[in-house]
Amino acid sequence: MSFRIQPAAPARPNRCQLFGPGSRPAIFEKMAASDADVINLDLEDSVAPSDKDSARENIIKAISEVNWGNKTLSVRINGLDTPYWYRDVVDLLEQAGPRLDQIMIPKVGCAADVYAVDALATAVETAMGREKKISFEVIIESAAGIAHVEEIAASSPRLQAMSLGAADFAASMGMQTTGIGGTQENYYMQREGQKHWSDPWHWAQAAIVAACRTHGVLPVDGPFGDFSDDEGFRAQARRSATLGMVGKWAIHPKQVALSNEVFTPSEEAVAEAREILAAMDEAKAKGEGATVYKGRLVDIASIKQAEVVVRQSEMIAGG
Ligand SMILES: CC(=O)SCCNC(=O)CCNC(=O)[C@H](O)C(C)(C)COP(=O)(O)OP(=O)(O)OC[C@H]1O[C@@H](n2cnc3c(N)ncnc32)[C@H](O)[C@@H]1OP(=O)(O)O
Ligand SMILES: O=CC(=O)O
Ligand SMILES: [Mg+2]
Repeated sequence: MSFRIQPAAPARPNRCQLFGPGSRPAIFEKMAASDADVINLDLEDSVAPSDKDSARENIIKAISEVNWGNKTLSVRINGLDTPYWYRDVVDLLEQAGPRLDQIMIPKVGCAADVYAVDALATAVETAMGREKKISFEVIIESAAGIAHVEEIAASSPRLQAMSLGAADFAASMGMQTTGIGGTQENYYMQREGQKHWSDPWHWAQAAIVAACRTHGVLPVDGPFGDFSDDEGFRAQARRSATLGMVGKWAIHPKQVALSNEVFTPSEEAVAEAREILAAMDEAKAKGEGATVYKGRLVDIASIKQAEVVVRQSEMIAGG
């Protein structure tokens, strides 16, 4: 470990972020009643330009009128390349009330993008005497975003989470696909007449996880567009969880249970992690740094691995 201790990410459940367009207020109560840990009311790409103003009004009204329980409540504002974003920030912070927890900034390309929103948010909060500071989450969904991912992860103390946005990312990178996340038909290795599919999102996810873990931010996998493909969603989510991501978006309510299932450590995994901790306690009592558990090596690094699983499970149970 470096002399600098790795900062902990926010200790709150973030297994599933359920999205819904701000222009569709009829679904807000259903979103609030869902099992998602985070709600993302959208002002950006699921809202037509002609509906931006009314969507903003719908969201501001719903933030105080709907019972969101103990969910993290976030609004995705419009990108900094649009004429809408400053009005989104100003109106939300002036009018939405204290229940709003977070603003999601899409298409972030460099740390200065976050700085700009931070400066505006700070000015409005100060002017309004808003006691609860709004937190931020960002989407990495462009070539610039992934190229500058580490400076973005370090950009603001407000930053709590960072998602990979597979749709815009694919477009920005010039990827030949219209699928949102998951297996891509043409991304395969060929061996002895057999196709073996690889994961085109892997490198970007790994870069996001490393940047997030370095700076104490929650890494999250973004949308999986084909909501009729449960097994495809599970496979994508399991790869993300294995890489260190803490959750995934749901762009349809049926994806919430799938995401919660994958990002909640199973009883078996938690039991095994506790057994490893017990085995290492025994080893330490005998002055040993390594021992054998079920025929395999466990050592002091295994304690840290097991603690990740146990901590995650305890945090979810407590959240
Ligand atoms: C690339 C990106 O940026 S992704 C993020 C932005 N995109 C979004 O926010 C899109 C979010 N999702 C949606 O808008 C919708 O789910 C759609 C358009 C995909 C599908 O909507 P529908 O055609 O209404 O879906 P469907 O008919 O299967 O809905 C089933 C039920 O779930 C409800 N529902 C649909 N979407 C949602 C949602 N996001 N949250 C909660 N409930 C929802 C419907 O109202 C319906 O309820 P009912 O059974 O009481 O009638
Ligand atoms: O905003 C999300 C995306 O995939 O694009
Ligand atoms: Mg996007």
